[in-house]
Amino acid sequence: MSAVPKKEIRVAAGVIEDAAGRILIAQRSAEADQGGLWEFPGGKIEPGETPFDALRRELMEEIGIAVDGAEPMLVVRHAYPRQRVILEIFRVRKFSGEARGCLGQPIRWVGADDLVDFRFPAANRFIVAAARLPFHYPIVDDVAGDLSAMRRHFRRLVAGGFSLIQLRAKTLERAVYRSFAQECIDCCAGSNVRLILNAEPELAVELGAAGVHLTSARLNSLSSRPLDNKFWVAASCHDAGELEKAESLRLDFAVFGPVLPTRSHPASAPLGWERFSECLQAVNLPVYALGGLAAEHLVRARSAGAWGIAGIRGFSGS
Ligand SMILES: Nc1nc2c([nH]c(=O)n2[C@@H]2O[C@H](COP(=O)(O)OP(=O)(O)OP(=O)(O)O)[C@@H](O)[C@H]2O)c(=O)[nH]1
Ligand SMILES: [Mg+2]
Repeated sequence: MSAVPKKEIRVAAGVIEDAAGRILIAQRSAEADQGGLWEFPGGKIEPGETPFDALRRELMEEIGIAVDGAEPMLVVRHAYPRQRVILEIFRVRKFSGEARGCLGQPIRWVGADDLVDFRFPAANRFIVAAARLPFHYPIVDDVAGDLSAMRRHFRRLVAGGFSLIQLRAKTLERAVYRSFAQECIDCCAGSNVRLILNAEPELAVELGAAGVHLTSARLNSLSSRPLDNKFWVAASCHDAGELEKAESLRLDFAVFGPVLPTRSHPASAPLGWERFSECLQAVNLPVYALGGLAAEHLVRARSAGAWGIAGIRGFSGS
C-alpha cells in the first residue's frame, strides 16, 4: 500500500520590524495547530492570491496593520507529522497602524537577539537565525602569517560596517592566533561587531568571542551542538551531507562552497550555481555562499537560495 501524501499548505508571514529594530511576535492560541507557541504573524495563502497579497490581508486581519512595503526574506519548506508547509517569509519595515492582537492573541515586540528565548514551531529555526544575520560574512585569513596585514584587513572590515566576521588563521602558531583573537575581540567590545573564531569551541568561550566556526572535519566529529544558544555556532560545508549534518546539530548557519573557482583553494572543484542551488533545496538553515565571490554576487547567491555571501578576498571592506 502506498503512503498517503501529506497535505501541503502555503503560508505567508512577516518578520515585522519597528524603527528601533524590534521584531513583532504573536502567540498562537492554545487550540490552534502548534498551539501556545510564538510565531511571526501571517496565514494561509488563498487560491488566486500572491504571497504578498496574502501577507497584506493576514497582517490586517491578525494585527491590524497595513503593509506599505515588504521584501521577500526567505522560503522555508518543512514537514510536520500531519502536513507539509511552505512558508514565504517577508521582512516588513514599512507599515501603518499600531499593531494589536486582533484575534485576542498576545503580541510582543522583542529585540532580534531575544528571539531565541521564545518557543516557535520547528519550521521557524531558520527564520529566527536569519533575522539576526547580515547578508555578508567576511573572513580574515592569514596572509602568509603576516599579522599586520590581518590586522589591517580586520580594521577595514569593522570600519566598513561589516557586523559578523570570522577569524580563520590556519598557519598561525596557536599562541599568536590566541593573542590576535583576543585583540580583535577587545576591539569589538561595545560595538555591534560579532567575531566568530575558527578554532576549538572552548577557545571561543574562554576568550569571550561571539561564537565558533567549525571546520567540516570538526563538524563531522561532533554528535551535538558544542555551545549553547548564547553563542553562534557555524560550520563550513562542502556537500549536501554536511549541510544536513549542520542542520541536524541545530547550528545557526553554514558556509557552503566553493561555488566558483578560487585562488585560496585552487584544487577544489567548484560547485557552480546550479549544483549549489540544488543542494540547498532540502536545507533549513541560513547558508552563506563561498568561493570566488565578491560583494556584487549577493543577488545571484540569494536567488540560488543562499542567505548571503562569505569571502576572504571579495570583502576588502574598503
Ligand atoms: N503564521 C505563521 N504560521 C506558521 C509559522 N511557523 C509555522 O510553522 N507556521 C505554520 O503555518 C501554518 C499556517 O498558519 P496559520 O495557522 O497562521 O494560518 P491562518 O492564519 O490562515 O489560520 P486559520 O487556518 O485559522 O485561518 C500553521 O500550520 C503553522 O504551524 C509562523 O511563524 N507564522
Ligand atoms: Mg495565522
